[in-house]
Amino acid sequence: MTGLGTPGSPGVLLVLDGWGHAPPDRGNALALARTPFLDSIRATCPAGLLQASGEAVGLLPDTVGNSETGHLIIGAGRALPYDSLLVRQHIDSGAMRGHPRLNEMCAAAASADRALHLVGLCSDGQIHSDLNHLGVLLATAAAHRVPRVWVHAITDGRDVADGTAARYLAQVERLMADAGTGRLATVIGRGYAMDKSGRHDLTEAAVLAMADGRGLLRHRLREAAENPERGDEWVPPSVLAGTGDRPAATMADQDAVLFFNFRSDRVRQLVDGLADHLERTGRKTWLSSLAQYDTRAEVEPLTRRAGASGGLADELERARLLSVRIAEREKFEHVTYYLNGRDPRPRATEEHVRVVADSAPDYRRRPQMGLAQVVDAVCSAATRSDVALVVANLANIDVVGHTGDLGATVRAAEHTDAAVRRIAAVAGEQGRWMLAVGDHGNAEQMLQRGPDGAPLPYGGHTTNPVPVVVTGGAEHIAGRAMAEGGSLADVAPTVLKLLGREPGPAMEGSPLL
Ligand SMILES: O=C(O)[C@@H](CO)OP(=O)(O)O
Ligand SMILES: [Mn+2]
Ligand SMILES: [Mn+2]
Repeated sequence: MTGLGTPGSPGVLLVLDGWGHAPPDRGNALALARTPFLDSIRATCPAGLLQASGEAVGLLPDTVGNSETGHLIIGAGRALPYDSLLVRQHIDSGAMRGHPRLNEMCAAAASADRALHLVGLCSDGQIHSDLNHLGVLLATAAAHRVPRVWVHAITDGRDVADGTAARYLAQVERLMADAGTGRLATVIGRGYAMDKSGRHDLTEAAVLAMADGRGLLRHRLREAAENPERGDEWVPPSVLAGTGDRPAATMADQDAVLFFNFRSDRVRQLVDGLADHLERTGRKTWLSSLAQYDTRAEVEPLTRRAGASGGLADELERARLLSVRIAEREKFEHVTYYLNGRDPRPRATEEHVRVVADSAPDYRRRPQMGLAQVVDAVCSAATRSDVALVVANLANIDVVGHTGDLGATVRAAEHTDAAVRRIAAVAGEQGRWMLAVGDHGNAEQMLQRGPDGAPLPYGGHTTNPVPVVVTGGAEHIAGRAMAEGGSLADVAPTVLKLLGREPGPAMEGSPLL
């Protein structure tokens, strides 16, 4: 890239996905792993812990962090109210119950004797959805006497402990009983309904179950979630049996469909797939969602997302500083789209490198994933004098952490330690500083107490703080202590300062050094 501004001092920003901090214990994969390099830099270089969950990053209090929020806030340099918080505020203020679009959909369904379909992840994991948001939707439908209200329940096992799906379905049934309306139409694992890896065959299976009732017919649908063979995440698409062994519910022309996940990335394939299928089969339906989606299909959101401009991407563009963004496919959107504040606009000051590991790995057997390719790409960008900032996400710790397999996650952490060592060495040779930070916790807590107090495997996120550490760069940094009590909102101001720039005017975080 020619004509770009010369950086104050170039650097590398590494997001170690799922890298949280907790005291050593038998469920802390990061403490059990041999990570001599990460241990040494955290002991000898400016280092600290940052808040990456709850209100500090724009989430509801005591809510675990997540990759979207983590990268949004790292990029924005300020806490932004996340979609889950905006939906909760809308419900608590009464605005959701009185929402014109929600009432219009319900009134239309009632007057035309049509059905309302409520589709979403049924747990209280608060990363993609919150089951408790269903209550106001059911109450509004009941108030309008919508003749048929169907709930298409997606089972979790990833944001919450596995083996809990039946418990959450019982909660759905209580919500429907309280509202006096609603019946379960389908029960489908999130592995099918919320795939985002391009496995359209999985999406299709979910679409056909929800739209056409094609799936495992069950007279008692909750059974589908009781001890599923492959866990809650992989409950096979199951549909409620009606009379004569036909499905009780299908989606008909003029029905209304409302998606209650507030996070877009894992419902995008489902929504677009369903919209295409309904259109192809001549069914015109109302499509709406609790929060704004990034879908191809026109889906009317009941709440709009907060703006996130003025972040790191805008400041780098303003200073004409080139950044190279690198990640495996699982986290590529995070170091580009989310870090840029959900702004898809291509920029001359950015190059994007999407690494696709050579096979669809069973992460437990390949805890290193495509790390070697990511490290190669980071090191090659770091040797370029026109690159002010290399930004990379090392996905292993989180992606393998989600398997709930402690041993595999220990190995993922050890691979990540070696990767960071190599990147820091090349950065040092090139006179670059390196800032490594987690985006939320995961691997530091791989066990969770079950209802009977016994430890259960847990692959979800945590509310723990995340480590941050800076190596190399100008002498004055090496000896500096890092400010205490920071959050992810302080990362962008710190990066800009290390690059020799002031924090952006829209940023509310402050440099940690
Ligand atoms: O996999 C996902 O979609 C979520 C967990 O549900 O994790 P992350 O926020 O790290 O993407
Ligand atoms: Mn993450
Ligand atoms: Mn995750």
